[in-house]
Amino acid sequence: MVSEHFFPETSLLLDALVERIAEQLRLAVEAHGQAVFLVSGGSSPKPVYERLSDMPLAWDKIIVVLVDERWVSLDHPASNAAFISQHLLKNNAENTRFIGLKNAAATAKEGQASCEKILQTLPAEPDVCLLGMGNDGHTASLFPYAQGLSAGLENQSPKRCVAICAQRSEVTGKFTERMSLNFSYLSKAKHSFLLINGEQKRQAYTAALQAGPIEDMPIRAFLQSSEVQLNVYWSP
Ligand SMILES: O=C(O)[C@H](O)[C@@H](O)[C@H](O)[C@H](O)COP(=O)(O)O
Repeated sequence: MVSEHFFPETSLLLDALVERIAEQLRLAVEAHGQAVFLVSGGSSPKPVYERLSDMPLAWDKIIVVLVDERWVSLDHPASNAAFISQHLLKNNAENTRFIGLKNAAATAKEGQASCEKILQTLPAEPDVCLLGMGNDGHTASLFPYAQGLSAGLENQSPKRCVAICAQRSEVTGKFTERMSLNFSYLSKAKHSFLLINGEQKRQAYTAALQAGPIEDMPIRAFLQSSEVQLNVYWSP
């Protein structure tokens, strides 16, 4: 199910989204002593993370987990782990436990097993998930028709991550290997948010709402799922 939260200005969206995410993390920690927060990379969530980092939450009881990662070193400009460290893991959130998806394996495919082992130590249902979306309808690293996509879209998988060879990357413009949480695990998040901005992404979102192959616009897996309550936040 989808609930739309469209705002005329980004500042209003950020006020609402940051408060909502903080509230859900707060409630999760109160309810079961910890909270698992799945975070996307890219660029749109930067102001959300900057504001969250200042929020007076029990960050020592929150586990921040990457939704996906480009298979690059941590000092590479495309690294999502570096992005999260730079914009979220600071201020009040500085010492938060963080689980990235990059390891020493030469390729994501070779690194999948050890990444999976770490992810399997997490609760079956993460508490909060913040997704982004590309103009092509990808989310996480579930890119249209990418190698690994069908495994990544499996509804009930015992696995939680998948190696993806993206057909192209909107960041580097080249073929990139990625590690991504799969739909099966992402869809178990208790509170899921999709953050999109601008006219192009709104058109892509509207197209994804139409019937069509999930492989063509993988965000459809979330939009069409009766299990996922997706809160869509959009501003111009
Ligand atoms: O690694 C990534 O790039 C993200 O996880 C990816 O899924 C992102 O959310 C979309 O590509 C949107 O990216 P922007 O927010 O930069 O538009």
